[in-house]
Amino acid sequence: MSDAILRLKGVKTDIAQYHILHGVDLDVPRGAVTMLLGRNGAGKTTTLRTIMGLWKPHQGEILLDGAPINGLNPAQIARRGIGFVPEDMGIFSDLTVEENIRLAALSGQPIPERLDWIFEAFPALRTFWKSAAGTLSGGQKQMLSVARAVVEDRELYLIDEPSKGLAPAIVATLAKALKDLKNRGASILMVEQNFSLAKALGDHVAVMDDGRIIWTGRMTELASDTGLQERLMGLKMETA
Ligand SMILES: Nc1ncnc2c1ncn2[C@@H]1O[C@H](COP(=O)(O)OP(=O)(O)OP(=O)(O)O)[C@@H](O)[C@H]1O
Repeated sequence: MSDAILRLKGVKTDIAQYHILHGVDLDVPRGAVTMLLGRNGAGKTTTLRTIMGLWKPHQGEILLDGAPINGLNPAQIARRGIGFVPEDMGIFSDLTVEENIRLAALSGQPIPERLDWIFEAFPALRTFWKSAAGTLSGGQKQMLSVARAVVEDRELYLIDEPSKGLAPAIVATLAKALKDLKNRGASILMVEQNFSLAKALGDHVAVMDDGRIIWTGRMTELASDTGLQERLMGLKMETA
C-alpha cells in the first residue's frame, strides 16, 4: 500500500504474562475506512489500544505518516493527530457534556463549525449540553464519545465497536454520523461486529486471528464471498 497513513510492522504486545499480539502487520490507507474484523478475543481492541499507546508493544514499529509513534504516551499520540473512540467510551461521568467536549479539543475551544456538525448529527448532545455525562443514556454516551473524537480534525480516527449494545435507531444515527465523517475524507480504522454497519462503512478490511492479521482486502470482496467469511471469521456476514 503506497499511501498508508498508519503502518504497523511486526507489532508484538504482551498483557501481563500473556502474549496477545504476535506480530501485527497492517497498512491503513489514507482517506478511507478500514474495518478490523475477527473472532472474539482475536486482538482487535488490543491493536487499537497499542496504536494509541495504552499498551506498549515490546517489539515492532508503528508509523504515523512515516514517523514512529510507538514509545510515545497516549496524550502525545493524540497530539500527533489520532482521535480515539474507546470500547468503554472513555467519557467523564461527573463532567457535563460541554466539559467533556471542551476537554477533548486540544486547544480547549471546539471549532464552531465542528460543534454545529456534532449538534446536527447528535441533537441530544445539544439538549443535554449542561447535564452531567453520567446521566445520559447508553446511546447518548456513545454519541458523546464519538463527538469527543471528532471535535477537531484528526489525521486518523480509531473507533472501537461504536454500535455495541445500542438499539437499532441509535445505531442508525451513529452510522449516519460516521458516514458523514468518511465522506469528509477522514482516515478511519474501526472495529465493528455489526456486519451491516461494517459493510455499509468499510472500504477495506483487515481480519485478525490469534494476535495476527490473517487477511486484508476490499470490503466488496469479503462481503460477496460467504466461504471466505466462514474461513476467516467462522461466520457469514449475512447471518451475523
Ligand atoms: N487486561 C487484560 N488482561 C489480560 N488479558 C487481556 C486483557 N485485555 C485483553 N486480554 C486478552 O487479550 C486477548 C485479545 O483481546 P481483545 O480485547 O484485544 O480482543 P478482541 O478481538 O477485541 O475481542 P472482542 O471482539 O471479544 O472484543 C483476549 O484473549 C483477551 O482475553
